[in-house]
Amino acid sequence: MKIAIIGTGNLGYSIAKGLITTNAITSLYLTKRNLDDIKEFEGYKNVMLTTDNTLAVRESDILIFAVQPAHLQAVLNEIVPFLTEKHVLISTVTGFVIPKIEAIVGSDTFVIRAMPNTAIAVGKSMTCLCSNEAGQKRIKIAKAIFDRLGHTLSIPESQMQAATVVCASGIAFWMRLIRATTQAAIQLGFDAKEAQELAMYTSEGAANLLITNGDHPEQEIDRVTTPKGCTILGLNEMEHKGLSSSLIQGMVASFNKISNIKEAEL
Ligand SMILES: NC(=O)C1=CN([C@@H]2O[C@H](COP(=O)(O)OP(=O)(O)OC[C@H]3O[C@@H](n4cnc5c(N)ncnc54)[C@H](O)[C@@H]3O)[C@@H](O)[C@H]2O)C=CC1
Ligand SMILES: O=C(O)[C@@H]1CCC=N1
Repeated sequence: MKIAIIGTGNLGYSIAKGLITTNAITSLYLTKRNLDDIKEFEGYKNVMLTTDNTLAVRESDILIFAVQPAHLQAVLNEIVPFLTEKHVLISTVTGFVIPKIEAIVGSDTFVIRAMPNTAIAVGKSMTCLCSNEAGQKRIKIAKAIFDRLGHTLSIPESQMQAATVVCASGIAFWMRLIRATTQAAIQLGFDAKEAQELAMYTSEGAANLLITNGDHPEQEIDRVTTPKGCTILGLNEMEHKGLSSSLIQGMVASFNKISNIKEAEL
């Protein structure tokens, strides 16, 4: 696949890493205004670094846009004269809705929105996908790309903002939970490195139990909570302090922020 990432910042870098390490590319153009930060990709076979978005578009079939919301309109205006019927546009940009993209590139263009997360760098992204009507014909291609780099779910565009909070921001939320667990482990006597090891692999195990067994989390909790034991005591104490409630409220606050993004900010 001939892929271009337009805007190789935090997310674009992660996508590039995932694509390169899984050998998912025939060629990969990476664009950025200043190429210094992505110099590490220089020298990889079939990977090209450029500040010229139009060159990347001309030389690629799949265009992944990963610029900040305020920059997408200008970038689309810049590349639209170079679009042909071979191109599939995949936007990862938060809040920039399909009708707005179509208004620039036309409704006949294949437009897909993808909401991955930075775990795409290690092939473990949860990526939600939706498309315009034309894009339905190419959604399989997008799914194939992101399935190689983790797990995908097709959703209606109306759920894209919620998916952004749960999956994309979700990486930050889970990192904070893992960090808090690490801090507790240090307080309980482990050195910092061991504490993080315990936190990382325990959270990986918990997620894998649900993925493999398909159970509800409470079923797995029931298997751990010995009556009158230490687990239920700790769990109930966390809930008295508002663990579930603060997570839910934080995620709703993030969602409200995205929902309130004004046109001017896009
Ligand atoms: N960071 C994340 O975990 C996620 C981000 N997103 C979305 O992805 C987009 C990018 O986010 P980040 O990577 O965090 O932002 P970022 O600011 O790190 O990356 C954006 C990149 O675009 C480049 N850029 C700006 N104008 C350009 C132009 N005209 N031509 C080429 N490159 C240009 C910048 O130099 C920068 O490197 C945003 O729209 C964000 O909402 C979506 C899911 C997850
Ligand atoms: O924080 C943000 O606004 C972007 C969208 C999801 C992850 N980063």
